[in-house]
Amino acid sequence: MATHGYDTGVAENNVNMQTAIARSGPDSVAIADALCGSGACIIDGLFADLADDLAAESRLLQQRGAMQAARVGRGSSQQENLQLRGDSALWLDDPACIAGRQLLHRLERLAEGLRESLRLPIRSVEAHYAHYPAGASYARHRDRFRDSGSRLLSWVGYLNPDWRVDDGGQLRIHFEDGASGDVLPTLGTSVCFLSELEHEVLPARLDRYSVAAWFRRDE
Ligand SMILES: O=C(O)CCC(=O)C(=O)O
Ligand SMILES: [Fe+2]
Repeated sequence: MATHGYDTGVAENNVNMQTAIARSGPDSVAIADALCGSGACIIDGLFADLADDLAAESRLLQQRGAMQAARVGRGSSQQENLQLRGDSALWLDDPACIAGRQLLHRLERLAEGLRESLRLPIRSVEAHYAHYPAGASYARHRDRFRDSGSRLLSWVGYLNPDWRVDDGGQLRIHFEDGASGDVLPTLGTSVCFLSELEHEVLPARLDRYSVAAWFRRDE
């Protein structure tokens, strides 16, 4: 049916439509409810009290050279591939990560709540700091590897004060219905989504810092 040049507010075809991602408070029941809709939600207030310390620690560790170029794939198929992903990372169980390990404990408590409220067999959490230099990106991908379903949920917390839309660096999540949603990597924002959803990191004008975590089941 023709729309005669006015905007009905309803897209006839969802392909490439941008959609707002659901928001949730930090408790696991609210997060589970929000995830049951589209499979992704922005979580308010989960790590506001730790955000400044995490932002400072990630920059310090990056300046000290503690982060390693991230890899694509697993085992023998792992390789550095700057075109696919340009970030460097440090796992939070490293003794150098003081604020990082506090966040890891908080995410482990959240995992217990989500195991109950989502009835998912979450067994463990792994998390790393990530640094994307200006211009770096991460091409469209899924966090659940083809040969293993061990990553159930992905979570990313952002560590960039005063970030603006024209600085770029959005996380773009692609939903099953063809719509997509963007998240700006602003300090204190965090997002959780099903690891099977495709997503990408758009290039940024500035250095971009984050913590990425995965809620896993046993392999
Ligand atoms: O930093 C982000 O927004 C997402 C990072 C990501 O997709 C990943 O590390 O797998
Ligand atoms: Fe990812």
